[in-house]
Amino acid sequence: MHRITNHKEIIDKIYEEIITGDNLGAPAGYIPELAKVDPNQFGVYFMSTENDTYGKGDWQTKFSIQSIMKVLSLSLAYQMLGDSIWKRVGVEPSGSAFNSLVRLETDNGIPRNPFINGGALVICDMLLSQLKNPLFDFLSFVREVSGSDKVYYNETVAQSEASVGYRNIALCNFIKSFGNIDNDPNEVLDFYFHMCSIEMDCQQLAHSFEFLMDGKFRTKNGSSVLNLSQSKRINAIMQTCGFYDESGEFAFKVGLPGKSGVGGGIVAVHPEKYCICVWSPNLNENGNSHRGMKFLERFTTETELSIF
Ligand SMILES: NC(=O)CC[C@H](N)C(=O)O
Repeated sequence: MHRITNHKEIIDKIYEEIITGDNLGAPAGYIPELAKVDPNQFGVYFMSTENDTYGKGDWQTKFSIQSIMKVLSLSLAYQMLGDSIWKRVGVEPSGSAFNSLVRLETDNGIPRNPFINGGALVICDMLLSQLKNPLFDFLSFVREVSGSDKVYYNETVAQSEASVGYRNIALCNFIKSFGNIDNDPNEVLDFYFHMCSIEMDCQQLAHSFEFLMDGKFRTKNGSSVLNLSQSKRINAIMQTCGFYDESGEFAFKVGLPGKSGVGGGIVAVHPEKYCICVWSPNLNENGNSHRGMKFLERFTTETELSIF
């Protein structure tokens, strides 16, 4: 197996190039709390199945993981409910923005995939019906997979998003009108906004994707999170839908399954090899981190390690 031995040099080199270059885009402006984040922060954390780890820049600064949580919520729903979840959410790229409503009407309220907001709201609804104490139980799951107890919701960010959450409110109610939301939409939305508000640093976030990188991963209590076929499927959905309308571009330029969030974080996984988290708050027009995308493109080019 091709092992990266010079990852530190490669990360140092690309990091310097990118931090001294342009910083185009802007932090997510539609969530007031996120618009306040210093856009010059830039962190990277790398970990491999060989236990090589390396952090660079602001890798220990916590940020809002936003949509990256959708991978974790999907994984928990998949663990609890198995393949029945695919009756209520599809696995096709949507070809539209993450918060788009357009296809839902013709698709009868079945969101195209679990990573667009509509699909993530349906997954939240499933979890709300399954978990005894949804907020507490979901956070426990995130702590378990990340191996860190120091993971929290950010109440201010959750309230900030709720105060301007018109689109998500519309999406949730629209899906409910088709019968694909069981619970009270207000409860589903409150859960969703809290999940998006979770804060982690690059290291915690990379570790929380370890179960998708390493088939032998076990939590502290010795259990696996998903079986191999299930992890493979989550990676497949990340590959095709992880970057919304830029998923094709990400596959083309970076060539890894991954997931972005409007907090500026991106996690990418090379199954059985490595996992990398990058964070830089300025977003491009598709809502993906400008510097993060650039960094990963250069990283898979220099290391010659993409899945293709
Ligand atoms: N792409 C994202 O990270 C979007 C998450 C954000 N909380 C929203 O629902 O709009």
